[in-house]
Amino acid sequence: MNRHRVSRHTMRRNARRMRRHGVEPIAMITDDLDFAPLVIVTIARLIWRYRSELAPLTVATLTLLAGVILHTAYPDWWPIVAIATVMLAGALAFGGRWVNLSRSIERGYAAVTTAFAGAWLTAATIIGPAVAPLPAVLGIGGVVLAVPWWAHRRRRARVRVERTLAAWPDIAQTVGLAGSRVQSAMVDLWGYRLRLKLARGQTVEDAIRQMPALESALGTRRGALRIQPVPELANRADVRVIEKDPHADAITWSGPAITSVTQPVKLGLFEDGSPVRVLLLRRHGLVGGVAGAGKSGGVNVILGDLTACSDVVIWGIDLKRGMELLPWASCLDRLATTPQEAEALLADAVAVLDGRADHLARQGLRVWEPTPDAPALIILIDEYAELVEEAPGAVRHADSIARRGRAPAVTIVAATQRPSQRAMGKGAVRSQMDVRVSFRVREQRDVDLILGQGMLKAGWHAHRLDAPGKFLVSAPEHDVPRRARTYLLDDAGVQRTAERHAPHRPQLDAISVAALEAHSATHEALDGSQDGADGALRGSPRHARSDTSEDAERTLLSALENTDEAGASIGDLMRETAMGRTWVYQRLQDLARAGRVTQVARGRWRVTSRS
Ligand SMILES: Nc1ncnc2c1ncn2[C@@H]1O[C@H](COP(=O)(O)OP(=O)(O)OP(=O)(O)O)[C@@H](O)[C@H]1O
Repeated sequence: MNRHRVSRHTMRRNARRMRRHGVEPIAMITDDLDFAPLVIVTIARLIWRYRSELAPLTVATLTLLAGVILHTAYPDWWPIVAIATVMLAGALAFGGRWVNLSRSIERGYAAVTTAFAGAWLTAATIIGPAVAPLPAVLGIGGVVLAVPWWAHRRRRARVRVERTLAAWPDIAQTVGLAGSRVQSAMVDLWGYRLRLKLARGQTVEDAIRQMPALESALGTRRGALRIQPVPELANRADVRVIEKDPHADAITWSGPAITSVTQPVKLGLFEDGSPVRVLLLRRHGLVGGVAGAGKSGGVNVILGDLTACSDVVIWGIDLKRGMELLPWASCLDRLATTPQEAEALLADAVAVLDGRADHLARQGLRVWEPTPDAPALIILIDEYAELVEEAPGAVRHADSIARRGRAPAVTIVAATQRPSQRAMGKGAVRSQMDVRVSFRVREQRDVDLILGQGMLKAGWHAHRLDAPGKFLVSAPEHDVPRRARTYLLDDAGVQRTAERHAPHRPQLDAISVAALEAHSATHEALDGSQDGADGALRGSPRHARSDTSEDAERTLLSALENTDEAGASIGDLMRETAMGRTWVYQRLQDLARAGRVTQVARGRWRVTSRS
């Protein structure tokens, strides 16, 4: 006997050890009575663990017990039981919101269950719970009512969350986040979320790196986890488990959400159902992603909103013979489908930009405020890479617009499959893009190409997007990676929308038209051997001044980034930014102090090389 005797302390220690290794200890039933408490404890623990699943049985047992007591001791109380039942069921049906029953189906279920239990109890009080058919009614009714309870998704999620919370120390240990704690947990419509307090020295990036391991430890499906930083605190992370993909079905576009370009366009919905709103006014945009990932769909949604605005003129460039933008032709003020047209269109856009910049300078204004009489100009370029390949001359104009177009509200929205340096041309276009929308990309490194340096590491996993139309958006108002899906605007929808919006499209304003006329007059007066690109260059020295010091600063940085090993001279930088020597010199000193630029030789500068 003594050979089998294990001290309670040892047993507890063994059980703890087994649990740490993921093994739930099973009670070994022997003739040793000392094990009896362990069996009881284990059963009690199982009952506690599965209390949610066992709730229908608990309720049925309590109802039966109440029936026995009422029938034996207070058989005259049945009217009270009946009235209380009606009142309680009514209160749950109509006021269930107050006890966290947010959906009508849940309130209905609570009311029906209460009515059933109350009616049974009333009958049991009168005739006795053991008298037929009451036992059978309780059994069958209980099982029928238990089914929706067991199947209820949010209840199951809540249970899973509770178990996750209990198991978190082990899970954290396993996935390399030992010492982290769950601060709060919440069940929502699509799954649940946890706020993690990371252990000293752990970062959100550590948690993001462990995502696949965490998915496995939590027992979720692959790709169900989202981890986001909490902006205010570096040692917190929001972990979201998506059990039911809110984007599983396409979300139909329900019509334009805006009437002015000063309002943010509505691209689609985030996973929590909130709309994705992005302001395009005085911002350039880049839309990227592999073929078939939903870029054109995204562009359609943008056009659906923009064409409803009477204070923006839209020009389009589509070198795929107009395949994407032709359906919108009636709403576009201009559409270029050949390289020559594209180059001329962009040269004209530069002329408009210059004309507006001049006007702003004369009036002492800082920015162009769009109105129906003085609309913003947005140029949509579908497949930017083709423009670079087929109309290299046009890229210089695009560059110029990207650098100087914000203040005069002449901006570019470019879509491309892979915005590599080659595809985006040598210039500054990509670095000037303030709004980045990334649909699925094939390779991880493409994430940084579309969304910006370091974004992949920061958790912007566009390569994990798993259906067309799903995207990540980076913009001044969107600085955390949240999955979203664009609305779906099908071909018929595009046609209907274009027809509806076409009659209300605005014209370019008088200032822009005058600038265009002056541009084409100069162009014609010059030798025909000079092309449109030269025309734009001719206009530039007079207007090249960056419209704000902020713009000039961006231009300065991108010029420093795009220079070769030999660096850019002060003269180059003055020409690029159209700012004075003192300004350039002072900015370089500031940037050098911040460690962002280096002097590579006397008077020659470039950005500090990145490792
Ligand atoms: N938001 C969405 N919801 C559901 N399905 C979508 C959505 N966006 C796109 N799709 C589907 O994906 C298909 C491809 O989309 P789309 O043509 O926009 O891709 P793309 O990236 O522009 O491809 P390409 O570069 O070849 O034109 C569409 O035919 C459509 O059926």
